[in-house]
Amino acid sequence: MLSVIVMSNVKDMSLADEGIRKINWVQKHMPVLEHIKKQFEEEKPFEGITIGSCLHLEPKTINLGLTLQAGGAEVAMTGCNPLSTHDDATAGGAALGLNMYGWREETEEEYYKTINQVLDHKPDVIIDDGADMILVLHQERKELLSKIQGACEETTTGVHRLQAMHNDGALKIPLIAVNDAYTKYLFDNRYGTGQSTFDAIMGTTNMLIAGKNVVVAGYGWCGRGVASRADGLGANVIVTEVDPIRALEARMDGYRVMKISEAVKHADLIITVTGNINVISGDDFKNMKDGCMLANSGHFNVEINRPDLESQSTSVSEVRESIEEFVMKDGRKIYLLADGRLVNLAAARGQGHPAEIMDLSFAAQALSAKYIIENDLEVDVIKSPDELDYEIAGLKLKAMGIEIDDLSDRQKVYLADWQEGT
Ligand SMILES: NC(=O)c1ccc[n+]([C@@H]2O[C@H](COP(=O)([O-])OP(=O)(O)OC[C@H]3O[C@@H](n4cnc5c(N)ncnc54)[C@H](O)[C@@H]3O)[C@@H](O)[C@H]2O)c1
Ligand SMILES: N[C@@H](CCSC[C@H]1O[C@@H](n2cnc3c(=O)[nH]cnc32)[C@H](O)[C@@H]1O)C(=O)O
Repeated sequence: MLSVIVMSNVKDMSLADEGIRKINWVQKHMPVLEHIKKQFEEEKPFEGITIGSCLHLEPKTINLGLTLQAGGAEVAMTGCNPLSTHDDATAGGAALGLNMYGWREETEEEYYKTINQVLDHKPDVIIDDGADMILVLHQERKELLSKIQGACEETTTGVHRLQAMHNDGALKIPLIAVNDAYTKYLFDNRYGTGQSTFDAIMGTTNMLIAGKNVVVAGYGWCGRGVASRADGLGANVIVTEVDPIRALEARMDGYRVMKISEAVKHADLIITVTGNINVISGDDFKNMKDGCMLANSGHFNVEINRPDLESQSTSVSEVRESIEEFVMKDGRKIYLLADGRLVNLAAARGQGHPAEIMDLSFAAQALSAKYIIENDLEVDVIKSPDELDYEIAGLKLKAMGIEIDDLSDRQKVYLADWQEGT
């Protein structure tokens, strides 16, 4: 085991060898990031630069940290969810020279303490997931703002929060919305969330999906992935939406669409993926069938209103790892997975997205961080540049052994022309 002295605050360094084994495994399935790592080793774009991150800490994320380190960066990492950290991966990362902070099942106080410990490294670039670190930076650590060259945001809700902050004139640093890269949301949000949500739900419950009524709340990029995987597993899928266009799309994709107040009556399993608050609340719990399972794969733990559920129940107990049973006043039992936090990462069995998917998302993060260092960006919320997207997609296709056609000169002329008709 390589031993490097770093600042770290992890659960148990004796887990480092197991963590490194898992990091080695995902590296084999992240060819684009490995390619970028080699480029970074040669070019050293981050020499003298410190990068602080607030991302789900598991082996694939450590591999992003190692990629940035290969480019010469000092890297400090903490988790973006109190339940999603893998303690073997953080020990492995620390043994490999990354400054790691955080452990699974942090209290809220510990969660913010470890964010501050990363900020103590005085980063030049921040990579955030959900915007918690960027908020702490702006509210409590303003003295660090002038050193920051820019930040990257990983997820939809984080981008929404930061756009709202910018609209209020409160954002003080350039922000690349990595979530909005094609190679991120079209794959991570859709295929990643689709697969990893069911991976976690099935691993946690040992339940069959075929023949069940599965309600998917929200038909955005994540919802599409979750609905299509539920369909593939043989479920009867019901979609709920607030956006008429997306509701129409869900209907024409073959799913039943109805209000949540009606959908809860049919549901065996409900999965929220909206990024919104109180998507399931109040009377919704009264109308659920006995045995209904609730899981969230969207943002934070507010999509399912847990206090409302608690107030209608007579007892709550953990009946299996990451499954709480709420006994309702009329005797029905309702099950909440992973405390209503995003189930694919916060359930004890949650492994997050597949490595091949995070390969794309983290390639977008690594190249966006380099873009920040190489460009003098203005304070704004910026979509990650298209040329990075095309570079990543090209590298992924190459790694998959897939070739595509090039436009001929005649085709280029034709596409640029307005005079050629029938
Ligand atoms: N679990 C994961 O690993 C993972 C991955 C990516 C994104 N996310 C998170 O998942 C959430 C969804 O992301 P997305 O990219 O699909 O966003 P999106 O904006 O594409 O889709 C969200 C959809 O939810 C709908 N919606 C909002 N309020 C609703 C309500 N009350 N009832 C029903 N539908 C409602 C919106 O109309 C929209 O169509 C975000 O919070 C995002 O940060 C999680
Ligand atoms: N911090 C918030 C934000 C939502 S996380 C959603 C993001 O997690 C990311 N994600 C999903 N799976 C993995 C993984 O395995 N490793 C690291 N990040 C992941 C994914 O890119 C997505 O945009 C919260 O915990 O509720």
